[in-house]
Amino acid sequence: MTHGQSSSAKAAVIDGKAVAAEITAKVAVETGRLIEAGGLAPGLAVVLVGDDAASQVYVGAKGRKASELGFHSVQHTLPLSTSEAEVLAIVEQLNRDPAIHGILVQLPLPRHIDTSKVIEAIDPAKDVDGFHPINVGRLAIGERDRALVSCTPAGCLLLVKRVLGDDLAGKDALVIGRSNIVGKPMAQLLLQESCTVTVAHSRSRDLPELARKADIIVAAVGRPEMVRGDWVKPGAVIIDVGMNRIPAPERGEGKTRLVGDVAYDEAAAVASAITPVPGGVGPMTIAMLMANTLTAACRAAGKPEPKF
Ligand SMILES: NC(=O)C1=CN([C@@H]2O[C@H](COP(=O)(O)OP(=O)(O)OC[C@H]3O[C@@H](n4cnc5c(N)ncnc54)[C@H](OP(=O)(O)O)[C@@H]3O)[C@@H](O)[C@H]2O)C=CC1
Ligand SMILES: Nc1nc(=O)c2c([nH]1)NC[C@@H]1CN(c3ccc(C(=O)N[C@@H](CCC(=O)O)C(=O)O)cc3)C=[N+]21
Repeated sequence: MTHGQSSSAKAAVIDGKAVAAEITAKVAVETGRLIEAGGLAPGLAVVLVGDDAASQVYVGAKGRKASELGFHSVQHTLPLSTSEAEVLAIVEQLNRDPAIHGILVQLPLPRHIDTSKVIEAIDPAKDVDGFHPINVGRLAIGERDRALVSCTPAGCLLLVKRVLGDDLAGKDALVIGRSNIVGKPMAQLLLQESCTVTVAHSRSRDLPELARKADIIVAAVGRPEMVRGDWVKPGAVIIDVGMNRIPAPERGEGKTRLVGDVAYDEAAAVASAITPVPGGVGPMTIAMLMANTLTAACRAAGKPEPKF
């Protein structure tokens, strides 16, 4: 048994790290194909404002993965004091740079910078986060093929399909959380797959009861172990997006550990399949970022794009 779950766990563990490795292997092959066909190596620019330690770790991981895949990879690390105008100027410079196909501005931005303004300054064709209103809109009107889709929900959908197959029509899906980066695009993707989608949030009534009806639960809340075992319908598929660092005194003074939004052991005793934290959704987010960057590079070169 992996990840040290209790022996009562019946659910299959959805190995996001392994699926992410398959995706990135495919990205590497298709990158070679694009270059052979005369296209440029996919170029990814990551912009980080401020010195948040967690953000630095993620940004570093993204840059390493991009280089590993033979992408052109650049990083702009700017001090916390950077003005909105300076960030916008960098975005505009990257928009014009033909070697750059993907621009990711790490969120959250410092409070003195208007996040919407920065996102809307990114060329939608280079918006590999899928946060620009044009991409959000294309997803919402069912033109996923012309959009770039938010990485975390796109990765969650692939994990669900690994378990349930490609046809999700008629499944009852519950998305807990309605953020623009996870909850809402997740709901749109599942709706596009003909699921019956419920979106819950902090004002929802009787969340446990909503959860008990769901064949698929995607938890994207940011509350450690909120989803309990007795909220889960037997056989449900659970995708845990949450990343919460909590105190772990059992590991020693001042130590912490990472947990999701789902009480893993309890839920795994009831569900048919569940993602662990870490090793579930997180690695898929980075893999889908690489896939989106390749997609953007293929479109820029006028070459066919691989399906993920
Ligand atoms: N693994 C990965 O790749 C990623 C992981 N994450 C993680 O996923 C989690 C969610 O991220 P994100 O969407 O950005 O978070 P946000 O804080 O933007 O959104 C949280 C959502 O949860 C809802 N919520 C809060 N409390 C409750 C409650 N008690 N019951 C029901 N709903 C509730 C909020 O409702 P309301 O709208 O009413 O306030 C909100 O819609 C975080 O732990 C984050 O770290 C995020 C991105 C990527
Ligand atoms: N513009 C923008 N785009 C993002 O996609 C974006 C962002 N801003 N801001 C922050 C969130 C968070 N996020 C994660 C990516 C990878 C892991 C990941 O790889 N996690 C590992 C382990 C992490 C650990 O051990 O600390 C795992 O779950 O196994 C987690 C979280 C992307 N985000």
